[in-house]
Amino acid sequence: MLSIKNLHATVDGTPILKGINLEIKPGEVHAIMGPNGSGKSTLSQVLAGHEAFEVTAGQVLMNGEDLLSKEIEERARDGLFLAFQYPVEIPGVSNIQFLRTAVNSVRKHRGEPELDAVGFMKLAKETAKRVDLDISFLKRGVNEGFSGGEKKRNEIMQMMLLEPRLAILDETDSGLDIDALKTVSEGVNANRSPDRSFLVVTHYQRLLSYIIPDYVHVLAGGQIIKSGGRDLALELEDKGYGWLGINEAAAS
Ligand SMILES: Nc1ncnc2c1ncn2[C@@H]1O[C@H](COP(=O)(O)OP(=O)(O)OP(=O)(O)O)[C@@H](O)[C@H]1O
Repeated sequence: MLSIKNLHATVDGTPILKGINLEIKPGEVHAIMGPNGSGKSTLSQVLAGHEAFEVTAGQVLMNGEDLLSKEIEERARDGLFLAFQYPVEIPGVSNIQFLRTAVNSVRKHRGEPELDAVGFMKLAKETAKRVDLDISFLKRGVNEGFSGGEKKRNEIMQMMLLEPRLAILDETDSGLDIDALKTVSEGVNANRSPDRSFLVVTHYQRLLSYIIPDYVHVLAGGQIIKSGGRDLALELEDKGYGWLGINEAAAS
């Protein structure tokens, strides 16, 4: 599904990613943990194609194709989805309009029939219900005035509608209350399938007790310095990052 080899990336000339290697097979859920500023969001953004980051070395294949040579839109159409750490507001564009355009663009690319306004509204209402989001949010501007938790639920609703091949969730648990955390996790779990993979960036083991990962990786200083099973997340919760030779101050 995703193969990252020796990925290096800079922002404004400063190296952030310093040789990332990661293989994600279809159906797998990988969690990335690590201290603040270690490069987790940068990795998510580089995969999604954010132009602020320059890839200086390495290769990323998604479904066997060179991901890095593709435009952002192409990556999304090919099934890459990024749920942002800080979802952006798009005032003036209604959520439903935005979602329908995005979903139909993906459907068209896959050779599937586009959904008309009525059909899409029905689907969107059902999906909103699954993430406990009132249907009034469909009519509002994208994320406009949404609370932190509502934005995250909205991101998961988008993901469910877009049916990606690879979903990257960048700190989707931050700002969620306990009920929202469960709802969002259930949404993710309901979307797990043998041909869909997830890369879940989180600071907290708590999320990973709901979304059980196949692998957990520690990203520090722009490199994956340790990988393990879900027990690694428990160990990190217990011991912090110091035992891995990472400066505790940087991990706070
Ligand atoms: N646009 C940017 N301009 C300058 N520096 C940046 C930019 N984006 C990221 N960085 C720097 O890159 C480093 C890695 O940031 P990144 O957001 O990837 O870390 P993170 O591991 O996701 O951190 P956190 O856990 O705090 O969210 C940080 O030192 C950050 O300041």
